[in-house]
Amino acid sequence: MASARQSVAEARRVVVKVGSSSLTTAAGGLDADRVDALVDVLAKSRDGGLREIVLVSSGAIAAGLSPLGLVRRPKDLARQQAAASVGQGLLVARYTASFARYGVRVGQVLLTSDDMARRAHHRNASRTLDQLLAMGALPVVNENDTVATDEIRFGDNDRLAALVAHLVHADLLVLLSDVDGLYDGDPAKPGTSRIDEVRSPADMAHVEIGSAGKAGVGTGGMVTKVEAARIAAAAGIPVVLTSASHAGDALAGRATGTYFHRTGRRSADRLLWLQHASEPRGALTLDDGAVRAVVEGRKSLLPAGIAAVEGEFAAGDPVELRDAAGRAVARGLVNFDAKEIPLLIGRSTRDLAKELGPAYEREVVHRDDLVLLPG
Ligand SMILES: Nc1ncnc2c1ncn2[C@@H]1O[C@H](COP(=O)(O)OP(=O)(O)O)[C@@H](O)[C@H]1O
Ligand SMILES: N[C@@H](CCC(=O)OP(=O)(O)O)C(=O)O
Repeated sequence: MASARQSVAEARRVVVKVGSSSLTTAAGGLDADRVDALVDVLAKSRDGGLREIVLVSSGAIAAGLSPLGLVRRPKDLARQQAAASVGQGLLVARYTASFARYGVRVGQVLLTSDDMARRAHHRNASRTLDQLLAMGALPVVNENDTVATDEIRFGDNDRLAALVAHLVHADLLVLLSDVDGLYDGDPAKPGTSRIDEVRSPADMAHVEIGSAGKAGVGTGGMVTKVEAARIAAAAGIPVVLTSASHAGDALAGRATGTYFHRTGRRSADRLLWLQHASEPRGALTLDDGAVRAVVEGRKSLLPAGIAAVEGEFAAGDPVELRDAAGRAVARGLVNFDAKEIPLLIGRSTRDLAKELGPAYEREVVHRDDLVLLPG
């Protein structure tokens, strides 16, 4: 344990995620004192810039509720987005003022799940974050709630934080909530205890996860935090899960909260999103030869190998690739709209190019945009 926590203390680039429940008052609205308390800890932890911090902060919707006369978090997307629009401005204004006490500039970065997948967006997001850090600024990231649709929404910031940690090559992910770690059962119930360390998913086999917190402003509850920890750990990034009030201890490497050991190594950048955080928008069924080419040969999927298509998707969306038995074998970003695929099914790219033009001489899913699913 000592060496794991030692590596926490020494982590140079850290992504810290804070949930709505840690930033709001019981009556609703932003709690300036709690924001300041968090900022105090983060500013000190930067150690004069020796440590780089990216903050993934929820709270936009919660912060927008009372200014819009809403007494609780709305269920419909449109009012959530309106609240996020009002609240995000207030949230970033609050962080800007609070970090200014330490002479630290903040930069707002709003991301959608699409930005994690599309090559150019991914590259730009990564470059902007790197540049902000290089210039000594502290990026404050949130989901771009106002443009995200129900289908492509992360909805919770836990998984977004795991993907951002991967994007910026973080040494550590710290997830802050209103509970001081992962418990073996819903901490609201008596007799449950905190788990100090998780070395592999097997260590969580006995864990019971209850509903989201009492504050009622968070979204994901523990389920999404555990999922985020699993994604980051599998991508080679250790995770500490604790409460905002223990953030200082956690960042200093003291034994608090739950420590998730890394379980895997860093993998190809964008594809982490495809595997863990995307909802496929449709499915392509492959013939046996295409399954072999994609799975064993690591080849691109060509039109000739497609047997069937379902779902409504646009070029660039994530789709599932299935074998003839309906088993999902891979996920990929598709290069055609769903309505174009029936024209292509079973045809060679050469024929298609001759008949429909050179734009059709391309893979349906390029191998660089493909991730295989565990069999
Ligand atoms: N096994 C568990 N261990 C820890 N917390 C749990 C567990 N099961 C349910 N929870 C609840 O999850 C809540 C945290 O989720 P949430 O309210 O979404 O937080 P945030 O806004 O910080 O993202 C805790 O307040 C806790 O009540
Ligand atoms: N983007 C949303 C985050 C949603 C949310 O509440 O997340 P969380 O509190 O982390 O469970 C917001 O800023 O309100």
